[in-house]
Amino acid sequence: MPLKDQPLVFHEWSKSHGDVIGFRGLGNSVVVLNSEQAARDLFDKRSATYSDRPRFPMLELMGWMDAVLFLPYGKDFHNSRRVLQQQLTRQGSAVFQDSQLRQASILVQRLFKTPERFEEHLKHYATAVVMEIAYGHQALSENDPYLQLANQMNDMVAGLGSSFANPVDFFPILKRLPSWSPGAWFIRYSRIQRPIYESISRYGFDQVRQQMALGTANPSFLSRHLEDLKREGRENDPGDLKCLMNSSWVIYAAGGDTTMGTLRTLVLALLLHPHVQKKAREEIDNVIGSRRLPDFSDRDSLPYTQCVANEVMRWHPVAPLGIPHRVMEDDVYREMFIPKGTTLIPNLLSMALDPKVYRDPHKFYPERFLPQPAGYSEPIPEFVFGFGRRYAIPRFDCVPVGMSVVPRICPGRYLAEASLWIVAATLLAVFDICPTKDEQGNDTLPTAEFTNAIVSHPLPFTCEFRARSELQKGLVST
Ligand code: HEM
Repeated sequence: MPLKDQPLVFHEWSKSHGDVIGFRGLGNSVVVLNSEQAARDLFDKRSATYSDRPRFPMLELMGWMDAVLFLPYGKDFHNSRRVLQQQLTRQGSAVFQDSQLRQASILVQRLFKTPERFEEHLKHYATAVVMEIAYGHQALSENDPYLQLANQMNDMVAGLGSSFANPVDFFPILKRLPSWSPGAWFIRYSRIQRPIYESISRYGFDQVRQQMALGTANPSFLSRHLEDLKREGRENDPGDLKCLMNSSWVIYAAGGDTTMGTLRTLVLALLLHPHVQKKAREEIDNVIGSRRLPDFSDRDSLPYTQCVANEVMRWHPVAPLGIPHRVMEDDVYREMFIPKGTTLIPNLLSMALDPKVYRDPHKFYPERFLPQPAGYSEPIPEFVFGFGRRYAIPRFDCVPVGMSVVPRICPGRYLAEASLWIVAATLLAVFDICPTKDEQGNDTLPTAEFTNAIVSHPLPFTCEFRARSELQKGLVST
């Protein structure tokens, strides 16, 4: 297994070895799926056997295994998923658009004041939106305790390094090494980080419960569920409370950094492709004019802007290797034997770069999604949100295991798409995103390079946000 640049290395290997690549060694079997077809054949069509998660020894050391992201298929997973899906359906997610719109306007205000700090402002947007959704907390100041915790969380994820490829992930026995052993950095790291993680995951939950007791809680994902529990007389059920604590925390843990990475990729893509900015801006000016900012009611009238958002997600999927699945039974696919317990990694980057699906796939070309003759009618890259058939989920305790199939596909996808769209439309309406200049006055353009982590961001870069006109400045004045 490569330890660096895994998505690209697997993609290269798939050119000579085919889209399904298997590895076996030391009792572990791993299969990398490099095409959407293979991933859909297994994760969607056979989701009853392919929806488990493998063990993540490094994350076990960190104490993260109660989060639905990593829970194995079973009762706790079913209950967490049900709780999440109740409020995050396409329709349910629309409730949160007010928060997304308000935060987009705050983002613009911040960019007017300190444009050079655009990365912090994007992070503020991404974190503030998921905090408000999960806990009803409106993060306004930079010293907000929720934002501080989010920063710690992001640093913790970045510190884990390469996607699921720490030495202990391959050799779980290494968990038993004494912390002072040479090379046992992961033990030392997890010892430091675990208590931080535990306090982060509790913080919002405790705050909302206290606020509810005082009658001061804002409506949120968590408060609505806690009210439901109260109505059902289960407000002190430890299992339900634990499930809610983990599910509300996971909105912020899974939604903050992914949204932030996607927004940074948006800015990078716009900076490197001024003609795309121009074309999208013309569309926005024609449909909306310059007397107001875009809102969600404009979404269907701005098809090119939607294509820009779709192309950002395809050009560099923010979670290039998704999250691995595990097969629960022996299986055979295309005459290949896949033993029970095999870990399957969906290589989303390889799917995005598949030349059979996307013409000239390295090119940032939003038109590709438009119908012909304006574009190529290429498919929207829904795979960036992972896989698993979509089912209504009944309460787990009413349904025997094996009779309900619960999806693993990202439950936050409608929220994420809405955040990306509103930020793209708002930035395009208000700013020209331009290169910074070097001392000789020449444009300095970054290269499109990304971090090698579970959630992959562009490497730090600089750019200028130039207000298009004073008129637009007035639209968001504080
Ligand atoms: C652009 C933003 C996002 C991307 C690209 C993304 C992508 C993904 C992917 C690839 C998976 C793995 C699915 C699988 O196992 O096949 C996933 C899972 C998940 N995502 Fe997202 N996500 C994004 C934003 C969000 C947001 C805003 C939330 C907030 C609710 C969220 C919550 C989750 C959760 C809870 C899971 C675990 C699902 C499970 O294991 O059953 N994500 N996401």
